[in-house]
Amino acid sequence: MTTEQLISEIHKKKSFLCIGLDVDLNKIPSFLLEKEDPIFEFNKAIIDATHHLCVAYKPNTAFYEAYGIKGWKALKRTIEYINTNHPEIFTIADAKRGDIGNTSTMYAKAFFKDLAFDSVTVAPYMGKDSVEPFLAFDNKHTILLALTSNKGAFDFQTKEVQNKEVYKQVLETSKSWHNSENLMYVVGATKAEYLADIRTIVPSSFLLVPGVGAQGGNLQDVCKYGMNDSVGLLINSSRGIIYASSGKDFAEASANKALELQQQMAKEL
Ligand SMILES: O=C(O)c1cc(=O)[nH]c(=O)n1[C@@H]1O[C@H](COP(=O)(O)O)[C@@H](O)[C@H]1O
Repeated sequence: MTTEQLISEIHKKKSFLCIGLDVDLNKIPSFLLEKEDPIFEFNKAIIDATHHLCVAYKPNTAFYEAYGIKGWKALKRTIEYINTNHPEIFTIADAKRGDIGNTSTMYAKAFFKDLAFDSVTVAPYMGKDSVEPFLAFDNKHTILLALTSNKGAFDFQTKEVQNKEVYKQVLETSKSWHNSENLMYVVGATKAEYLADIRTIVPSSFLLVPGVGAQGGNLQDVCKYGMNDSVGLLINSSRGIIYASSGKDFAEASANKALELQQQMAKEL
């Protein structure tokens, strides 16, 4: 999907909501566990109930890998379901990969070709040659971790090296990489006060902003400091939406939570 298509979808739906499909079998309604593929059934119900309210879905691969082959199959069925029924929705494989070049190429093939995601999250730590293999794919997006939502972000990302914070060096340096127009960046919603500075370095890039909901980030602050002329934001909530209820009404409850966020977003547009 192109960035222009994503922006057009945001305006059509008045939403820049990304729903995180982080399926934990200990948290989904127990009656689903009797089904042959409970992970997929859960996702399908959530997607059917929320697709008109969001512009992106982000399965975090850890929640699938944890269940071995069954989990990976459920991930494949989920992405196929989205791509077949809602091809206008932007998909993010939250896998946080990155390795030496030839290995990164294989990761990129796994997520862009085999699974046909629109984007993948990538860690910048191994540098240019570990990220450029992902950037080589047309109309696919690499979402580089810049300033993450967790406390550990202060261990390295905000430390100064040669008088500049590491996350700023990631933003600045990555702009010079080949095909850098295919880059987006992760900035945690819990770090909204950093967004004004971040926008001076990457004024036009899309930012994936997780941390609203369960982690306590504030949507209005993120918009105030992070929104640009073409919106430039995808705000993610996972647990806050998909686990709104553990009863038979779980999908409807998730749609209500998604609607609350979508209505707040419509006001910001
Ligand atoms: O890359 C991410 O999506 C990510 C980066 C980050 O800094 N913080 C963060 O929470 N995430 C992911 O975003 C999702 C947040 O989930 P909730 O806290 O349940 O909304 C999880 O899948 C996290 O792995």
